[in-house]
Amino acid sequence: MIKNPHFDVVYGDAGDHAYVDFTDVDVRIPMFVYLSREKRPGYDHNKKAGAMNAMVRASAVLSNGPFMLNFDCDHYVYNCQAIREAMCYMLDRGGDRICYIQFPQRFEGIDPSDRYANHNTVFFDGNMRALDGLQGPMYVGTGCLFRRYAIYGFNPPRVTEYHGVVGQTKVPIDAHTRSAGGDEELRPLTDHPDHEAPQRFGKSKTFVESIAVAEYQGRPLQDHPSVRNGRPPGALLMPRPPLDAATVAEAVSLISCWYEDSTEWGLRVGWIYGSVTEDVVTGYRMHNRGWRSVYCITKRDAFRGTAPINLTDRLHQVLRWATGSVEIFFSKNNALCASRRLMFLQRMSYLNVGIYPFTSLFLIMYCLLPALSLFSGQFIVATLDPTFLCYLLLITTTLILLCLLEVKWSGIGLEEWWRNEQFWVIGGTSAHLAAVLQGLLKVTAGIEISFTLTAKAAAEDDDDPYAELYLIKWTSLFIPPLAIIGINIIAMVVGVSRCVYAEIPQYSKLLGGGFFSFWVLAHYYPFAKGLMGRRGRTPTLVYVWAGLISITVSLLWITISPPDDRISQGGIEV
Ligand SMILES: O=c1ccn([C@@H]2O[C@H](COP(=O)(O)OP(=O)(O)O[C@H]3O[C@H](CO)[C@@H](O)[C@H](O)[C@H]3O)[C@@H](O)[C@H]2O)c(=O)[nH]1
Ligand SMILES: [Mn+2]
Repeated sequence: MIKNPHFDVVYGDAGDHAYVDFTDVDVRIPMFVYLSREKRPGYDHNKKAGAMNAMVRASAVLSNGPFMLNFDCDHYVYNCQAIREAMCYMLDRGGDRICYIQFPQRFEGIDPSDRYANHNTVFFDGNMRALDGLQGPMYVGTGCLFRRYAIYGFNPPRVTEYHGVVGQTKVPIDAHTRSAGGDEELRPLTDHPDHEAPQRFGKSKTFVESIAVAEYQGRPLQDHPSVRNGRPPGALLMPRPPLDAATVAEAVSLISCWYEDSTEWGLRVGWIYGSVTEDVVTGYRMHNRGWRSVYCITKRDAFRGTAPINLTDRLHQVLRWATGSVEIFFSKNNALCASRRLMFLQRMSYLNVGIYPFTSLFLIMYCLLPALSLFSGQFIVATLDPTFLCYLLLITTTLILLCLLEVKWSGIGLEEWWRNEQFWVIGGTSAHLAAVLQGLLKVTAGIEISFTLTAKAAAEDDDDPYAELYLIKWTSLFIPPLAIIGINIIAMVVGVSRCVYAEIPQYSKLLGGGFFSFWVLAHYYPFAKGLMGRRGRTPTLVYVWAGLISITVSLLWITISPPDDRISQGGIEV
């Protein structure tokens, strides 16, 4: 429907049904345009980022809305008032420096116990909320309202720079008061020499002309002296001229596959190419220029989407995110190279985004350490002396305090928190590890990683809406967690038998090692449950793997410390 809605409000008819009365309802239908960018062999379509950029350009000539809402194909609007709430931030005082308003991702169709932490509550109600106080949350790909002008790679009208080791000195910089000869990027848009446009935005004149309009219309309302870089009210109420054939033809040329050739689309303009987590990178670039963002949690969920609820798809999703993070770590988007416009803690947080998959290496060691101590009969430390116990107490208290903070402050339940912890360990020892390996492959050998779409829920089963949950598709991502579970179980058996058959049973050592081993296993409970499938339908594959791993480990253990050795020495020494 490439037709602008009528300018005047059009009210509906009473109709002949008692309940459906449209007399008070504005029945105008907004302009609706379906777009599909051109894909052609020989041209990299750049996945989602490419699709978004085509859409941004075409919409600039079709409607040129100063604000844009972006969704994934698996999300939809759940609260029609949400956009209005976001607009309040954009149009109010301080709105001139806001690049986007991010809403939390909420999901539907997830099993009630949320076995694989699909709701991601610690992230969406804890971390993102905290980031809101550090100049803004990250962009997470969907449910986000953008200022069109910020997408184009321009700088905000004013920024704050943080100088000093921990960014303790604030330096405000106002683009309008600076001389044109200053920072090239900071010059106001009107100063931008036009000849630059083809290299930057491509050859479309109509598109380049639309930029200044979008910038002006997107400014906050100048209804109070404290509003900076505002505009008088009414700029958005101007009737739009109807679209003619020439404009539509222009839009079509803007979504052709060659349009971006030798332009800066995907490099500095629009959604950034070359990462499987283009969302984080795109948001980071904006923050790096000094834009701020806002996290908007509405009472009624703003938008909702679906998520993969079976173990395999979930792990693959986490794998893709972690791979994106590793890519960020090895790219110029690493927060170590961030500009001074990032706050110190914000930089730390972006640094964490790039680093977290690497924690898998340590996590795996931690998961194997208790088993090692049970196998060897040596506890993690030589003796349970007060120093060790003090350390243990300190770490445990920190952990509990962190948990309390997250639970109390973000309002999530203890159970949800525990699910998140469990999935962190499961994902950490499988997907994160694979991501680190994949990322290293890409950096060192240049082997590319493909963007596999997150599997969407299959047709619903009438008997069981969560039938998806029990689906098991074998993936090599299962190997490390299976190995850790197997090794820990065997270690427990070995530890107990060693203690029982020993002349002088050392229960404290057993208790120490056993406790930590159990702690590790508790984290893997959802994983194990997932592998069991529906009750009574355990796939044979699981038994085969479990058997294989236990035999290997037993053999390994026998070679390292023969059993007769153990009996004669009373299980104290190896
Ligand atoms: O060639 C492509 C591939 C993807 N998409 C879109 O990108 C989204 C990708 O997300 P999905 O497969 O649903 O993966 P999720 O893991 O659910 O997505 C999260 O993580 C992605 C980054 O890995 C972000 O792009 C998403 O916005 C964010 O919701 C899809 O919904 C599509 O709308 C395209 O338009 N074209
Ligand atoms: Mn999705």
